[in-house]
Amino acid sequence: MHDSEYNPRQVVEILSEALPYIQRFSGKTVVIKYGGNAMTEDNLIHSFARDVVLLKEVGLNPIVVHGGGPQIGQLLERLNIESRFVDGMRVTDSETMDVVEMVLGGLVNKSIVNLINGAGGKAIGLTGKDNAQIRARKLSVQRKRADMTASEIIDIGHVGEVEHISTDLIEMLSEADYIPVLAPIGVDAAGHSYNINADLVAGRVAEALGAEKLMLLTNVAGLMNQQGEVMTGLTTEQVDQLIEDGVIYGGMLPKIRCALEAVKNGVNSSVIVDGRVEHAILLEIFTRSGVGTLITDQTGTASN
Ligand SMILES: Nc1ncnc2c1ncn2[C@@H]1O[C@H](COP(=O)(O)OP(=O)(O)O)[C@@H](O)[C@H]1O
Ligand SMILES: CC(=O)N[C@@H](CCC(=O)OP(=O)(O)O)C(=O)O
Repeated sequence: MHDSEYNPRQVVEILSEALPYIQRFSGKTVVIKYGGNAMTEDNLIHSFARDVVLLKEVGLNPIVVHGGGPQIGQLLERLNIESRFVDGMRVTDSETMDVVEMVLGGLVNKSIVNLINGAGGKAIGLTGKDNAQIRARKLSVQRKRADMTASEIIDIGHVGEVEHISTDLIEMLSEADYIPVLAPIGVDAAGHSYNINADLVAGRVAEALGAEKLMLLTNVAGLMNQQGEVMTGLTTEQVDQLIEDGVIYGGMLPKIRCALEAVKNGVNSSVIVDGRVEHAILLEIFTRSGVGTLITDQTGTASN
């Protein structure tokens, strides 16, 4: 148990204030993407695990999809293999794919499972290969040539995009009180592995489950403009313009695209959340504050 700095009166008031949010989200599915960059500090990792367990205990269905880009990068560096990215996607040759599978499916997945279990939850770790639940195909990346005259297809190796998500195993576990923790590794019909950006997997899992909310935890306050201010309530057209202007780049590209896509495909809201804030998940679900970049189908009307 933790010693609380609040007096009992404050504790019950806070609990009582959470009631409408608990009622609103009860029985609803929330897909939480836990980015590798948000997994850095010990206190944050533990507050993440406690938040996930609390959601489950008060009747929500949290599903965790994790990344681990920096952790893959660290092992590649130790092995003297260079990391290269195109539009936020890791160029993945066969050797790199082995490392990706080991780090995501092994190290990172099991450490998150361990943390949630340590906080009193019942977490089960899976990759997209279990039950072939993340069916993938090779991602084809198109880019403008340097002279801007035409586009060319770039081969970035064993990088996949989601073809189909099977939800039966995730739903079965969730209904039986477990918390599924998914690593973003996909598989094709021939059994080949694919490295998939974790944001893309989280978005597609949220869509397939008809989730209430997609939460993308990262290491920034949200999607920022040129002045460093957090933007919210954006449309696809505005985002395309920001990409063209060079304001959105790197890892934020797949993140914002999948946040928009998920909402277009039936998820009630997507939010890019600052994972560096302690209890970011609870702040987002149970209070009016804590909103990073929120995207709903009625853009601009930001409220959780
Ligand atoms: N407009 C933007 N607003 C905020 N972050 C941005 C923007 N454009 C690019 N980024 C970059 O995107 C990063 C988040 O993506 P990424 O590193 O893939 O995080 P994660 O590991 O959490 O998925 C930020 O740390 C930042 O460097
Ligand atoms: C294709 C691709 O880029 N895959 C990612 C998968 C992990 C990931 O997405 O991790 P974060 O969420 O921590 O960035 C990678 O290899 O880094």
